[in-house]
Amino acid sequence: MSQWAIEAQGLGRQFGDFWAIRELDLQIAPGTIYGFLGPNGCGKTTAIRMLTGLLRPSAGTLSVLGYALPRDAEKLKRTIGYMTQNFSLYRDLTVRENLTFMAQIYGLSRRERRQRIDQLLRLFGLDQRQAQLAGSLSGGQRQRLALAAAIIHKPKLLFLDEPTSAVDPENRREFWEQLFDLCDEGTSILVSTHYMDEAERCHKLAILESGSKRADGAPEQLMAQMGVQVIELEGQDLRRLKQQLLRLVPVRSAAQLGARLRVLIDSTITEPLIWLRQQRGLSPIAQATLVRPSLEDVFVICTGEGRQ
Ligand SMILES: Nc1ncnc2c1ncn2[C@@H]1O[C@H](COP(=O)(O)OP(=O)(O)OP(=O)(O)O)[C@@H](O)[C@H]1O
Repeated sequence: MSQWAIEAQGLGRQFGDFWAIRELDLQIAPGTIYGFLGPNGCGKTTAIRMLTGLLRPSAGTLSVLGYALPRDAEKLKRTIGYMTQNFSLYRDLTVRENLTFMAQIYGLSRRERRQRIDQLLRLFGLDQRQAQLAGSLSGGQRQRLALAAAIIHKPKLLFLDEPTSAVDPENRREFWEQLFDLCDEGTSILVSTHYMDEAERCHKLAILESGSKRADGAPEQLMAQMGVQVIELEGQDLRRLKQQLLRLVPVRSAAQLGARLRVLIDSTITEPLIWLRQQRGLSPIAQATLVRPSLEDVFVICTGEGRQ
């Protein structure tokens, strides 16, 4: 059996003439949280649907938990959990009824069902709400219910497609605490997101754009290897300064953040602060500071979005 929870080579999916995912290679270690980071439409859901065995790949080879896909898709389905992008539970059933229904689908006995549901209701703070209709829950409660439903059968591998797009930062933080608990208990997790802070929490991630993987690795590793240095500038006329900087070849990106300009300068410039002072004809710069790179910087560099 493969040492990887997920291993893909040259994975692709075509819809008509359009490749939604192309040439995707993945090696995801068991017991880790792996992220797909990318903008809307980059192919995250398509990739996840292939990895869950729900969508047949048009190209490549794929093994998930040792099952060859698409051949063993039916066997795989019992060992994974999948929380889809949209709330997919029954709004007109209560919290407990939804969980009971899911437990029945996975064939839990009556006794197992009761124990597991009681345990999950407590774990996700829903025990006081078990008789409430799912449709009347808040966004955060709904998301916790969806996660409880996705893990009712204790899957070894959990897929979460943009799980926190409808919840506030506090609920998002709590949700991630629960993911780390699950991971600690041995569950492998693949999560898609377009939030940088969420991607930074993953052990490893792949940056996707237009159906292709642009980079992958641990967040710190991606930040260390991106080949640029980051400077923040303060000055009077930041809009003009930005345009002037973007005309300089080593400047890979310049973006305004409030009263600062965040500038990514190619690492071939070893002393970016000195280099900046040497440039003629720039609007006055009041202050320039070298700062730590962020995952957003990596994203900008990988996707070439900075020079617009
Ligand atoms: N069944 C389909 N038929 C035709 N095109 C499709 C189909 N499913 C997905 N696509 C296209 O493939 C591309 C990737 O879509 P996908 O849903 O995988 O992206 P995503 O990264 O999950 O985006 P979002 O975050 O908006 O859900 C999009 O251009 C989409 O229109």
